[in-house]
Amino acid sequence: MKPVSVGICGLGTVGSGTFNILKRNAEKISGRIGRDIVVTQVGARRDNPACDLTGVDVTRDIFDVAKNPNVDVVVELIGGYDVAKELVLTAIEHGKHVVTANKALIAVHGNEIFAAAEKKGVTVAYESAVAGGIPIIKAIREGLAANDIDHLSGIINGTGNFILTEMSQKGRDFGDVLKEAQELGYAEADPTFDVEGIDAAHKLTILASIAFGVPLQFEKAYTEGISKVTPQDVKFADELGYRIKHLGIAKLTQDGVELRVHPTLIHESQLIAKVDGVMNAVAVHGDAVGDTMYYGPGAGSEPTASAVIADLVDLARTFDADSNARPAHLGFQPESINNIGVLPVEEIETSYYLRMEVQDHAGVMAKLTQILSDRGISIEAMMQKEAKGGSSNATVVLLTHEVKEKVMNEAITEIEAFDDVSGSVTRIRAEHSE
Ligand SMILES: NC(=O)c1ccc[n+]([C@@H]2O[C@H](COP(=O)([O-])OP(=O)(O)OC[C@H]3O[C@@H](n4cnc5c(N)ncnc54)[C@H](O)[C@@H]3O)[C@@H](O)[C@H]2O)c1
Ligand SMILES: N[C@@H](CCO)C(=O)O
Ligand code: NA
Repeated sequence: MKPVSVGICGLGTVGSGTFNILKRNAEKISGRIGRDIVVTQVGARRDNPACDLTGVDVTRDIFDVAKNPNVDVVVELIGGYDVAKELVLTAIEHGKHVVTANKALIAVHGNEIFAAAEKKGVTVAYESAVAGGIPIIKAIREGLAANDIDHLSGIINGTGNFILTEMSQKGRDFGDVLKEAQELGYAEADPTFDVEGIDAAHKLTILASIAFGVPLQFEKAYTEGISKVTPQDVKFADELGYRIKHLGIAKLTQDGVELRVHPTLIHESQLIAKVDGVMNAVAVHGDAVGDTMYYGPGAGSEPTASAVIADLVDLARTFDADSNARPAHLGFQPESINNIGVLPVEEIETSYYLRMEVQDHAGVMAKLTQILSDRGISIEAMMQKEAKGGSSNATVVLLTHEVKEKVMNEAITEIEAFDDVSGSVTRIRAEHSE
């Protein structure tokens, strides 16, 4: 069979990994498909010393690749929104399939890009965009196709999990660990995307769409980063038997879709609490299958390239078939996607960890518990730490049962107005069941 001809745009961390694995494992890959996958052209601003480009047509203009009549599939690995969007739409216009690792592009412009691809009868594949090397798109879209999926949650940013793990296990400094994640090729070009949860929200948006059959609605996702998680909270959570993880949570409720990324306390007995370093994990619940969990490296050159090539293999296998032979872009046929809205964060229901500084005298605790019980908020655990050196201050840590966020907001406002509480209340959401 005729080889499938690939053009790679961007030869950085993921691009170089893709190029090198395609070369190294060429025989294994064609043995699986029954045809070769050949890199015909590379579009890169500069050569990458990690890649031997002998015999490959190299261009400095990535749009040459998108228009090259000898290229069947364009692999977009430049990142970013604008140029990447133009590149992908140009490739589609020229009748080419596209493989991309760009979750920002898919989460923000996916509805438009998929519509253009469907009109042209080509496919835009994006397995590498979510949870790196874990085949999570394939698992949900194909492996769980029988199910009514109602919730999923996961650690879906490798950089953030690497930072939290190194901070909590080795007491390392935030900035120092972030620098290492950048050197290892885990971080986004702008690492605030990792640290502030934007990257995880991009991925969660995509997962919620393919799991629930709803449109991509990134702009409505609630996003909170890890930069304000303090070593003190990590330690107190640990004493209560919890780990703090940066979790993406999506739920399909009767009132709408929950779509939120924030630091979350997870009981140490839960599997997801044990996912450390650059590893990612996604838990998905389906009505037929029950609870499932997918684990693997969430970032890095070859783990991500592994997923890029999985998409190339899928395309090569169905290359001569009608586009209906491939799964629908968002897992459901466009006419079966339900326009269900995203719930404001005030409407979500969850448990909370609260930490506050109080005057250590009689009646303070009674008042705090009264403020909570007035709103039907019950307390699961409570801890009081006396300040050292004879100060009259103490730190109080509370873990509550589930309550609506807007009710908790009112309780916190009242607690902060109470004279015996100094400063603001630190609040971290907690999950009991995930
Ligand atoms: N690094 C990871 O672990 C990882 C994992 C999953 C997804 N991704 C995604 O993969 C994509 C690439 O990430 P990366 O880590 O390889 O980034 P990178 O910065 O290492 O590589 C991007 C490359 O593209 C090149 N480039 C950018 N604009 C260009 C242009 N207009 N013309 C020619 N070359 C251009 C850059 O020079 C660079 O070499 C991003 O969308 C990222 O979000 C990365
Ligand atoms: N910067 C991303 C890359 C993988 O998508 C992460 O750290 O998870
Ligand atoms: Na993946």
